Amino acid sequence: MGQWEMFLGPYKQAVDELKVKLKGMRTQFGVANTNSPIEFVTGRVKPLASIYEKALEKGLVFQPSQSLGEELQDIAGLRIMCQFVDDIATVAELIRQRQDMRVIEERDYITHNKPSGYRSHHMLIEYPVETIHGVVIVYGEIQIRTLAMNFWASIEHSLNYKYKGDFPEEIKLRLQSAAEAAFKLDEEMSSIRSEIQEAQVYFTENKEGHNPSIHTNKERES
Ligand SMILES: Nc1nc2c(ncn2[C@@H]2O[C@H](COP(=O)(O)OP(=O)(O)OP(=O)(O)O)[C@@H](O)[C@H]2O)c(=O)[nH]1
Ligand SMILES: Nc1ncnc2c1ncn2[C@@H]1O[C@H](COP(=O)(O)OP(=O)(O)OP(=O)(O)O)[C@@H](O)[C@H]1O
Repeated sequence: MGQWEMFLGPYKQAVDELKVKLKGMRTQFGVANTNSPIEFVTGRVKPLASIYEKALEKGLVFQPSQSLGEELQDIAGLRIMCQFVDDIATVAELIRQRQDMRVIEERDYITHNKPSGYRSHHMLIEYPVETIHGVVIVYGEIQIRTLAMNFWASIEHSLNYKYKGDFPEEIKLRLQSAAEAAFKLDEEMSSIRSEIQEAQVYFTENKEGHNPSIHTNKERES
């Protein structure tokens, strides 16, 4: 097995396990018949090319080593998407309460968005991975954001590939204004949150046939 493969093994395991655990939270809300604050979860191990670029940027030696794992704290990355801004605090609190990971740092880029317009809540965690050589503690980064924040960040991220972070002024301004529009959308949705959630419960119950008080016209006629 290559050195990189060995080094990245625990990170891959951490991402796989955390995806199952965080998706499990969503399922549990479903079983409890409560609106889930989690819409969906994604995760990735930082691609080697991206580790290389980041190491270069930070003046680190590009070698699979403990110090590289300590300096690049997003090698294991999870992302949780929520419907509403308020759900982000709910999810962050659920993560703080967990016994299987330790939150070591939080960054609130929602109240204090980045100059680019970027918004998300970041949690840096320590996560123990059980391996055949014993426990390995890895760092992981959990990004929590709304669907609108995620839409903006994915578009901006793909434009970054084109411009390598050096956006023309016009594009930079448009992106900042799009970020504000996305946040306005979040605020508008929050203001009709109870309406939306009632409709979602109604839809789910009907779809699953759980609500005995709802009948089709055909049933009523017969
Ligand atoms: N699309 C997008 N993503 C961002 C932006 N800023 C931060 N992120 C995401 O958040 C991660 C970590 O950002 P930070 O908390 O700023 O971490 P950092 O180490 O200070 O910054 P980086 O060196 O950019 O990773 C990045 O790797 C991205 O995934 C942004 O302006 N646009
Ligand atoms: N915490 C995360 N959870 C899930 N996906 C992520 C996370 N962080 C980044 N990604 C996604 O993984 C892909 C590649 O990651 P990469 O590390 O190159 O992105 P990045 O973290 O935004 O970059 P950078 O190293 O410049 O900060 C991108 O599509 C990115 O959106």
